[in-house]
Amino acid sequence: MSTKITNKEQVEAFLESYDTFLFDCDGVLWSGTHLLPHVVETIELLRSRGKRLIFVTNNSTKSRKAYTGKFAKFGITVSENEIFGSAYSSAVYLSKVLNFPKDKKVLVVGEKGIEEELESVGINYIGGTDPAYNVEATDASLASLARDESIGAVLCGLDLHLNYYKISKALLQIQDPNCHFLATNIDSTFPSAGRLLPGAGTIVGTLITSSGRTPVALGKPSDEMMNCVKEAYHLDPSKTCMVGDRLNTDMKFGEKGGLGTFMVLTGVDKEETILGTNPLVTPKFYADRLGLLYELLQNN
Ligand SMILES: O=C(O)[C@H](O)[C@H](O)COP(=O)(O)O
Ligand SMILES: [Mg+2]
Repeated sequence: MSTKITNKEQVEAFLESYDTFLFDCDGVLWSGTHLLPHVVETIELLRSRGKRLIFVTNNSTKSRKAYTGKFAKFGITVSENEIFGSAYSSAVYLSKVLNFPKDKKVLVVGEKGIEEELESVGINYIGGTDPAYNVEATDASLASLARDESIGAVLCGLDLHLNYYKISKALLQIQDPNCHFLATNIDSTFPSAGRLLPGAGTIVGTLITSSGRTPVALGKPSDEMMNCVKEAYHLDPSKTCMVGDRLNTDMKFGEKGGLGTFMVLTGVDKEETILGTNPLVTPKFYADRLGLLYELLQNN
């Protein structure tokens, strides 16, 4: 059974239970460029109580560095090493797990976040935001496509500049079984300004359908990402809580990692999904929005 947090005593007991909070971003802190209510106050409250905060997002469009800028725009000070995104998780996987060779390149289907994190670990890449890949698909441009043997992996994430030419190039590469097929994350939708838009999973889906291959997915709820986060932050799972808006990524990630789970209803999944029959995951706690933690403590 999931406990809905609705009063001051429950907030105090909840905060007492954990000393580290892993925060999802889209749908929890903000929705696109719209900051959700009392997020700033809640983060300040947790910091004032000596809690450790780590921001674990599946959104690969921005690097850790770029995210410090997004937080700053909302008046929230967050350092780069408090952020762990799926773009970084993918870069770590390529460099540390696959030991990706220096003479090979990654073909990126995605945004600047992936490019910057690959640069941060010294991995060569092509594609991504390079205008040379934002080409109209004509008979001539498609005929010019050929497999490039210097490409050793295709890494796909949320690509806001998707086109047929880029997807065709990526498909030609992963038709070679020796070429790694990786995804930063496979979220089907992307919460933005209160609506659900196509997610990275929709983009990756075009390559899954056309290639018949399944990528290694490196965002939440993957073990690869949890192992990286646990190692990077020396987590004590019993004193750590995962805060998210999505059952099949955030809450699954927390549950698989042996962490506490707190879901907020400002993003992808709603109360009826949690309370319905056989929910995928039953969060330990939930609330209408993150800011309630602060608001309820203001009540006398
Ligand atoms: O499509 C995506 O990539 C996701 O919807 C999105 O980025 C999720 O980000 P998160 O909620 O993990 O911060
Ligand atoms: Mg989210």
